[in-house]
Amino acid sequence: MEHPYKFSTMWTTGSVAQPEVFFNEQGPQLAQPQRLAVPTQQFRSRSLSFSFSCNQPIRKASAIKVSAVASDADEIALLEKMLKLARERKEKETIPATPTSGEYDGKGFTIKTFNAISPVGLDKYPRGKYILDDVPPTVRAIVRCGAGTNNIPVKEMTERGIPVFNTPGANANAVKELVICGLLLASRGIVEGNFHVNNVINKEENGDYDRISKRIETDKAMFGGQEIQGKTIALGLGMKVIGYDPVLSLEAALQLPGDRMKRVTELDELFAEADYITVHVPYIKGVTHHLINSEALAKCKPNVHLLNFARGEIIDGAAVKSGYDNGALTGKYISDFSDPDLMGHPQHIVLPHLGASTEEAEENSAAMAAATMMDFLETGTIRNSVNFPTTILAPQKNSSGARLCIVNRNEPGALGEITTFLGSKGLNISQQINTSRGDIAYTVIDFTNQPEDAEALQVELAAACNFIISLRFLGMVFNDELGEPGTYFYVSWAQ
Ligand SMILES: NC(=O)C1=CN([C@@H]2O[C@H](COP(=O)(O)OP(=O)(O)OC[C@H]3O[C@@H](n4cnc5c(N)ncnc54)[C@H](O)[C@@H]3O)[C@@H](O)[C@H]2O)C=CC1
Ligand SMILES: O=C(O)C(=O)COP(=O)(O)O
Repeated sequence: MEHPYKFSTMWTTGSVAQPEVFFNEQGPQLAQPQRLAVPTQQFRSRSLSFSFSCNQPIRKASAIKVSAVASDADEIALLEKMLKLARERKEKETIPATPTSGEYDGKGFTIKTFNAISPVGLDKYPRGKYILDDVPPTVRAIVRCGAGTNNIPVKEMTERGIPVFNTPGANANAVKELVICGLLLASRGIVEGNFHVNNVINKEENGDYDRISKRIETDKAMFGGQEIQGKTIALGLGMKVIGYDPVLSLEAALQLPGDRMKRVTELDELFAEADYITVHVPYIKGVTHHLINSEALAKCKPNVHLLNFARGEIIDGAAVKSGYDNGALTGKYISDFSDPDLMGHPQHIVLPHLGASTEEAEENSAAMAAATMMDFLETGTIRNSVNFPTTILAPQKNSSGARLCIVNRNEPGALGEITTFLGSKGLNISQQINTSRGDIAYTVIDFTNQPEDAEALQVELAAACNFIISLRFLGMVFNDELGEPGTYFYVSWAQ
């Protein structure tokens, strides 16, 4: 059954009047095609924000309706599920033939894609009728309803000064449950036994109940397994838990039952000792890509079971397959990501991408995403961002409510130049916070007095400080007068 909260993953932009767009495996079908002007960049542009789900395939035969969410936005942009899957598709012959291409002078749509979607998909859009474009310049913030942000071009967004948020921990409990299930799927012949009963015994015994029950009993010997060592799942099961996380945050570290688990600083130590290895790291090209490869596998116990509910590319499937085929590895590989090299392999149990597919996880993620985005839009607060520094400036009593949020390149002396300029305009700073992360610095400044012309102030400030990427003036933020969020949103690169 299709989960009610799932979205899909391509996105489309257009004016408010744009009709609904439906996507399914065959691509978009337009309800009432009409031409869409790509909005020209405006000084005053409303903030657009998106929330979206993962990089998984649209379930077969599921047509997903995408419609406008904001009634008065300049442009509508929705991101759907599943971008990179198309790239992974090797069976081109199963893909329906490319529809007509060529000139189209009727009304059209602009299709925005986030990551490198395969040309197999992009070629489906008749040129002229569709304009293929990247993230629109009106986007001001992105939130991922989930943990992994590998389907968002984070680096590019950082360069544009756009914060990308996620919802860490909101779906972790759901993943944990599936991992526990994975431990048992690895150690006991559950899936194989069920397959055998349904597809072998029931057929061979021709529906004869007595014979079927006897066969179930005798054939069970084929599916014996081992108990998970220890008496109490993972720590709860009494397993000895070994953790490796070279960049563990203090906050996360404090939540760990440190006395009950062993933390190692070298992966090799974990490889040598573990009977089950479960990966829960973000997928980062060049960092966690093939974290478990042939060298790592050579250091593991031959009967090690691998659990991957993080991202498929973290484990090198070809290396695992070779270990299975040459007998060096006798364990199983359980995952909610399919692997091109292991498809159909008897030691690979692959589930749909179900790790976070519980009602609780999806509701938690959606609620956290909405709160995070509202906080950012209304107060400039940054929390749960994967590219911006955490920045929270609490309101002051008797504040004038005038707040300026500045994103700039992290250069020496930048803050001094900003405050000097503001002083020269007669603005008195009541409080401020300045944070940085990598190449990005973020400053939130509250004034005791309201600037006369917030718009002009931004233009002049940006002109005076060329390291500024974007500026946003928030009105009476703490007095229930939000003004128009995003009204004064100045983006230097779009001028
Ligand atoms: N199967 C599913 O439905 C789900 C999959 N995921 C995937 O699992 C990943 C982890 O999710 P969470 O545990 O919730 O995220 P998290 O952010 O709570 O934890 C990730 C941990 O990985 C650590 N880390 C970062 N780089 C590392 C490296 N190079 N080596 C070792 N550790 C490293 C971090 O310090 C952090 O503690 C996500 O990025 C996502 O790709 C997450 C949720 C659901
Ligand atoms: O949170 C994540 O990273 C996930 O993989 C969950 O994916 P989903 O939101 O179920 O598409």
